[in-house]
Amino acid sequence: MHYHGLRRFLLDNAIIYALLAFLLDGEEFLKAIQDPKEPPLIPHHGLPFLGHVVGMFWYGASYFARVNERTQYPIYTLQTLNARTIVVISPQLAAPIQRASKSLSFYGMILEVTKRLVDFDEPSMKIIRYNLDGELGHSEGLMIEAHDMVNAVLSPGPILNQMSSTQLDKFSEVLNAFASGSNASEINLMDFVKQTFTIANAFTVYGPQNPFAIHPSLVQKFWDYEAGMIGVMANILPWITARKPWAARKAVNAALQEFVEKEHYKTASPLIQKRVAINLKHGLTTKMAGHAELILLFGILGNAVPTTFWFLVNVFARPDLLAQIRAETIQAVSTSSDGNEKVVSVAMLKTKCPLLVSTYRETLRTIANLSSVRLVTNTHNITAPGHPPCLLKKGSMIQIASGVIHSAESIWGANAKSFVPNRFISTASQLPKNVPSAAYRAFGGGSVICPGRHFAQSEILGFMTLCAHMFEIESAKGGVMELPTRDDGRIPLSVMKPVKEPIVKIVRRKGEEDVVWRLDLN
Ligand code: HEM
Repeated sequence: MHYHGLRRFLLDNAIIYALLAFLLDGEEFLKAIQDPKEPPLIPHHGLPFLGHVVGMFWYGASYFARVNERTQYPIYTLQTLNARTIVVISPQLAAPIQRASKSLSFYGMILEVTKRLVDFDEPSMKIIRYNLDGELGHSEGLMIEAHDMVNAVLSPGPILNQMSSTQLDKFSEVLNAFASGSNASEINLMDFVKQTFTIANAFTVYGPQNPFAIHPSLVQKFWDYEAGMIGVMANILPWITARKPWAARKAVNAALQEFVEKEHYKTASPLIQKRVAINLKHGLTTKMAGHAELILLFGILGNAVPTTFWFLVNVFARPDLLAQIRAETIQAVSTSSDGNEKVVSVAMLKTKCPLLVSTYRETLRTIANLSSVRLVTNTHNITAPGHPPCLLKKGSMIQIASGVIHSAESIWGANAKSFVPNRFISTASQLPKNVPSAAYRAFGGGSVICPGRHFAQSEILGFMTLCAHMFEIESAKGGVMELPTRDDGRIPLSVMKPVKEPIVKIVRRKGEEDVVWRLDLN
């Protein structure tokens, strides 16, 4: 071989070798040069840099537990392409992480997803990114103002009470009209919950001129988008690769734009009147202020609907539990003197029906696997009792692995993987003894803890109780319905979904055929 040719050959192969060596052992190398205070890196030996990404897609919600099976670290790092994901398994460490909202930003992590989810344009993103976490040292900016307003409106108080009352009335109206007399309805149970909740929530939150009331076909379209939103967000020619959800989002967004432009929001709840006003004040166009409502619709419906579905199946698939819940909640029911009207006190459900409340919380424990995400915007040290100080470097992404925490025997005991309806009975904190509060993660935690949790609890307890007293819900073939299997293969974007949505038969309970049932907040 000619000298220059030989040199070239050796050089090329050396580069390929170095590259291969780095790729094959690259994660080991990164591990070796880590600061010992950083969460330990768990290298992927088979497919460095890519393996953990593939694993997350392949195994969905269960991947964080699988990768940590051998090591059992309370906090660890995964190298994903050129980014670092820090996975938090210990609730003791989750607590200070969710408190440090200035350096560990929720919004920093979800903004790109939000942009793709609702189709925001770049000028809107610029407005939204301004002083996102108060980094400019003052509290001006769209996100800070909107966050504070939503938290104030949805905290216990007169506005929340008004919204909850409207919602409960609407549920009563819809359920009294459903399966009346001795008629049985055969229906997909998830669709039943979707229909009822979408109609009732849209009316309660967005008012009588809400887009779903004006264009009823949008109820199905909203859920078509929800089912296929990952394909739309991937944004690879979505009008071809994810046609149905893409067209569905277009229709919902157009109606939300119309809702803002025709000023229908002026007849909506204070939550929406204030929200649209803030968005417009900070410079969003009417079109983009419409799109902004799509994200709130996901907040309102995306978790509450599948949670209610699981609550119903967890109770109706267990005849003993159903009987206990009927017996317990009957205390909250008052009957008119002629026996034609029965009213459920939702306040009494919360205070006098511990099994009902506990079953709701246990349902959430078993299905709320959505990780709490944060972006490290400033290198940050965290300390927690029983753990050495831990260094979180700027640019890392954090995932507090709710699914792993919710099923850990070290936290919940030997029956952690079983459904135990009365697990949350007894203590004032509504947590079993010795379980730290950051271990119950259904509503996230810290400054972005779900502001809708009080509203959600009233509506879901009320809906469940009405169903328990008004209906028998059986399998379509007759008899006790089967418990659906949880779809662990999907990456959760909300609470978990079932592998298959059951078809059920819903019929009025004997003796209740002609009774009008109502829900009262007090
Ligand atoms: C069972 C039902 C629900 C569940 C399980 C749930 C769960 C969650 C979770 C996990 C978060 C993220 C918090 C974090 O990462 O720390 C969140 C945020 C949020 N949720 Fe809920 N949610 C539910 C119902 C609702 C309802 C009914 C509403 C509105 C009425 C709502 C409005 C919101 C909003 C606005 C945020 C964003 C908070 C912020 O930006 O500070 N949620 N929710």
